[in-house]
Amino acid sequence: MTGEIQVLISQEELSQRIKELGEKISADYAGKEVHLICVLKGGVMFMSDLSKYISVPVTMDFMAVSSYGNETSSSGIVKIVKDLDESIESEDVIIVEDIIDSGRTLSYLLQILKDRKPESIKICTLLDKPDRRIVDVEVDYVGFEIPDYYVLGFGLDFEQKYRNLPYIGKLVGIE
Ligand SMILES: O=P(O)(O)OC[C@H]1O[C@H](OP(=O)(O)OP(=O)(O)O)[C@H](O)[C@@H]1O
Ligand code: HPA
Ligand SMILES: [Mg+2]
Repeated sequence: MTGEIQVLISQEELSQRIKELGEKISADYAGKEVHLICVLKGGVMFMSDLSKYISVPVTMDFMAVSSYGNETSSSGIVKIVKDLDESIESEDVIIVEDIIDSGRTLSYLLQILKDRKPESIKICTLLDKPDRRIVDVEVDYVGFEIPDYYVLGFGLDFEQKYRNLPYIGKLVGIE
């Protein structure tokens, strides 16, 4: 990589906001249980941190869909790489994503998962890049709205690397 990484959202800002989201979810689901679905691989760090701040009983499952491969823009073709292990019928589901960009991944996922008859289904994303939206998706919980930068870290990759950075960085000098 010839570009440079600048910090866009610090570790402290992430922790603070994720705590707020967890508390909001706990209040919204009071008296219920929540079934978190992590969209791999990008959603992994966010879901693990978010779940620590949810005080109602939590179950978890994991799904992998891919539309980007090693590209920095979506191909438009979404495929299931790994399906859920368990049924979501009658569950109160929250899909946990790292970022909504074109909206293609989530609109495809929503369509598939709604057919499986959950009791309810909501979306929680750490980052939202509304300027890039191609497919409209209704998002219930958003950590941060960001401008149209290619971002990485905290689960998000550039050519599969940098997912382990504890902050969200912005890639400068790369298309
Ligand atoms: O709104 P969209 O334009 O569909 O983009 C968002 C999706 O793209 C990225 O995943 P990717 O398919 O690159 O896989 P990864 O999570 O394994 O990095 C990101 O993690 C979201 O899941
Ligand atoms: O800005 C991004 N960074 C990393 N992965 C992504 N997937 C969609 N948008 C992005
Ligand atoms: Mg992803």
